[in-house]
Amino acid sequence: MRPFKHRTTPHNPSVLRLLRPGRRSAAALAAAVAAATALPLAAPQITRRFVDDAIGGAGLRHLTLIALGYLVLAVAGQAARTVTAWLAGRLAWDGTNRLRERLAGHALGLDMDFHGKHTPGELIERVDGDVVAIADFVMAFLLDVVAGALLLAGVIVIVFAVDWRIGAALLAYCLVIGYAMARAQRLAVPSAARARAANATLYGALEERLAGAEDLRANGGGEHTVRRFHQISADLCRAEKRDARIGTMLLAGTSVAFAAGTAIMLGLAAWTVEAGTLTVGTAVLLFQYTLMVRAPFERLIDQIRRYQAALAGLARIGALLAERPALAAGSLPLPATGPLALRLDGVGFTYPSLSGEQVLSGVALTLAPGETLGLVGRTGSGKSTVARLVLRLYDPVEGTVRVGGVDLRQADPLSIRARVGVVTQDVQLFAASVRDNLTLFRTSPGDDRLREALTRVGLGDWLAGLPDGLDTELRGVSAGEAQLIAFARAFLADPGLVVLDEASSRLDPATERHIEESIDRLLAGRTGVIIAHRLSSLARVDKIAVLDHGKVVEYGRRADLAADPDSRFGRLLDLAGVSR
Ligand SMILES: Nc1ncnc2c1ncn2[C@@H]1O[C@H](COP(=O)(O)OP(=O)(O)OP(=O)(O)O)[C@@H](O)[C@H]1O
Repeated sequence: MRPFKHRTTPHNPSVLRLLRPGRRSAAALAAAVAAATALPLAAPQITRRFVDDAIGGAGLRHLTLIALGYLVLAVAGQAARTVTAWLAGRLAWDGTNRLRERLAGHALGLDMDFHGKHTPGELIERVDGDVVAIADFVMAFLLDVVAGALLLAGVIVIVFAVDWRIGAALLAYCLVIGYAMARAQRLAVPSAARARAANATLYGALEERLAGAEDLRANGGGEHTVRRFHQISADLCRAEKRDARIGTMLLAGTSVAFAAGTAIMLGLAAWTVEAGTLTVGTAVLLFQYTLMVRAPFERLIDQIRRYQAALAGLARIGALLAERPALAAGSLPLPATGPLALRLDGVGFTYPSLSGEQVLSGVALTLAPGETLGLVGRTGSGKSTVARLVLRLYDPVEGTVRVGGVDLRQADPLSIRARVGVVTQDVQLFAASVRDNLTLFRTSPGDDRLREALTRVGLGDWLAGLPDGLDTELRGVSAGEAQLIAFARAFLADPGLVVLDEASSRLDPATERHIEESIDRLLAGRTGVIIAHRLSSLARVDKIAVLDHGKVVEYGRRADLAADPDSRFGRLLDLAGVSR
């Protein structure tokens, strides 16, 4: 699987636009941040007053009042911080939810070429992991970076006002620390990016292995899979350890730097008290302000790593949003009602990942509205590929595919989805109600229509036996029932052309009969393409195309080919013991 290319700059404007808050929320947050900054700044003024008044011999009542004032200020400061955290959290999640929805919608709109290159797990990590990293950062940015920077500026201004020399020393000290931190950030940036990339790989691998757990187990691939998984986990562990080591080193470095800074400030304050220029209370005040500088700096250091993760996430999300479907959308609608004609002219195709190796070449097929075609051929001959082109999951590299007379390249994609239906053998069912599984989460056309569709595919009794009818959560469905549910979906969609990838596995005779009947009903009055795995089911089709290595090697009316003793189709029927 290929990692996402960083095609866009991290500050992709469309990503940031999605995160932008409303005006009122932004104003409320600004007020909360201002209060959360100003209130702690006032606290050392109260301690200075307390110390100076105590040394000056003030009464107990006076000192108690000052202490109470301090308490009120501390509580108000904490309340302001809590409100800021709440507002920042809400704002961050509103924005990131918008981003998540947009990403999920965008990813679903991308075509098969893209989904072939990226595992679902990788996309989950993008739509969830990266978005959470951004939410974390936005919240932390507002709380720690903005509030921290304001607090720092406030401390420096106040210390300047108390004594410009100490203010200048504090400013110089902050600049040195700031510069050192900016340098340290460069160290932390790539390690955090590597850790996130390793995480995405792990998610991708996990999702893929879990999805294929049954096959892996049945084929004894479990041990090998676990070994591979162990390697991927080890890569992640190494990347995370390195990232954590750098984080710890940075934190240790700042601790030492701050201890030195506090010592310098204490020395300066002691010297000014000695010299008689400042009171003891003011020295305490300076000491407290110096201590206050430490917290925002430490939080800033911590944020560098989150900032890094968010920046990497933003870059990857930007790259995902910049992915465009390779298939350009046309605007011509397919005929809105009735069966649709199908015509393939000189169709050649290669999968983008196959670097030019032809999978189909010179395929020409014609179906009048209402006719059905059986596609036969050995495994790998290109039957499913023809189906994918008819569904416009890919465009041919040569020739044209026309449905209802419209070249699919010029057709409106919504109209293709509405008018061309598919029933595959790999039926996707969701852990949701029967209703949602039939409508695929769209607005229901009404319970009566859903019941009718289920009855038409022979699932009427099955539905009657469900405890909550259409509201029952779908669980433990057999392969045959899953196939029939897929047919019911196709009935509801009412397409003019149906592509049917017949189930290759054997089903019990009763289910098979239901399926045969459903196919007959579904194809009545519709054009159909059947990828047949059992020749017996080709009795119903009008035409047959035999594919071999991507070429149509035999094509004609079923009756003519069956009657021809030398036809490949005739020989296939004989081999399978099916009467001609
Ligand atoms: N997504 C893909 N990417 C690259 N190559 C593919 C892809 N899907 C199929 N192929 C290749 O294209 C060729 C035709 O495959 P296709 O699935 O169309 O055959 P098929 O006749 O439907 O086979 P089966 O009966 O086994 O389903 C094969 O060589 C296959 O390996």
